[in-house]
Amino acid sequence: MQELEYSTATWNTHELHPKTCTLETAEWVFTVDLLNFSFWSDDDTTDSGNPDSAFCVEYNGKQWTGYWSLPAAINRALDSGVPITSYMYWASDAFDFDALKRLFASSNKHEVPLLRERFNCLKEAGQVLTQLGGVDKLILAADQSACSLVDSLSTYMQSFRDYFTYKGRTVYIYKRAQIFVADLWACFDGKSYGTFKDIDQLTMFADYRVPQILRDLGCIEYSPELNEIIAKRKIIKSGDPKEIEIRCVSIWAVELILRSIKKSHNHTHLNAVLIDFYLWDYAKEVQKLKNMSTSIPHRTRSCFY
Ligand SMILES: Nc1nc2c(c(CN[C@H]3C=C[C@H](O)[C@@H]3O)cn2[C@@H]2O[C@H](COP(=O)(O)O)[C@@H](O)[C@H]2O)c(=O)[nH]1
Repeated sequence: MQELEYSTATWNTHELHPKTCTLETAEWVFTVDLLNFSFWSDDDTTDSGNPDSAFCVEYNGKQWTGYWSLPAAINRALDSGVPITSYMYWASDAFDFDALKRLFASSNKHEVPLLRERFNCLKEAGQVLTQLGGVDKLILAADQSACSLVDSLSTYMQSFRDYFTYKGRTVYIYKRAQIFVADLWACFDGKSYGTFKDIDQLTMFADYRVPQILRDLGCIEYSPELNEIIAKRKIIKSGDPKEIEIRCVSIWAVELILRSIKKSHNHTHLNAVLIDFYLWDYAKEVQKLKNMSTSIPHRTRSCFY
């Protein structure tokens, strides 16, 4: 496996990520992270991510699955002249459910999961951003504070309200709100729309891929009961205490990894965001390797929810 290292400069090197740093780029990042959830397929029983077992978008002569199907679908729409990153388009009558279905046209029989939820996210954001005046106004109003921007997103848009009640307490996870701020920071390399004085306050983004690799690496472990639930591929519903525990334990594990690295190395620029990006890319490398090799044991379990 190639040596993986991560810095903000790495973000733009991904083939599907924007290479310019303009307002349109910030709108692109917002659109991606508004829809950046749930790409796994129940048919993909070995979690291969292969184009024949999950929703897949063909773009630039390649088949993209998982998260990458999203930037591929957005870039494909933009190339064909559909203004899919424009909040004014989302708010217009021209943008209806069929328009989104066309945007997420699959190259196989698997449909993109939760299409109606994605449509609702875009419609809500279209209305809110029409009132606010656009993504740039939302970013600039945060006055270079990552935490303020996360707060604004969840205040203005229900789709970013990623918090739950756990044993009588409200647990704020804010995965997509934080990943939007982090993607802006990385994409703009800490400048322009990506300038955040408190970026180190962000946590890792509690999705379903990083907890999986943390478990694979032995950083977290599950109870025998939870192991059995996952081994049997039973669905853990959003908000279930088991899901909250997995997500929060993953957040804490990355914090402990960060503290440990900072104690043993003089990493001044390191934060939970960079560790998260590294772990996520590493998890996708491992997934790719497992697909290419029969000798590597399938230690990676199915996604947990
Ligand atoms: N914690 C965390 N979660 C992340 C990402 C990313 C993509 N980030 C890219 C941008 C810069 C980085 O270098 C990465 O290359 C997607 N996801 C989440 O994963 C899930 C999709 O997984 P799969 O079905 O296997 O593709 C889905 O919930 C999605 O929201 C991340 O970075 N961190």
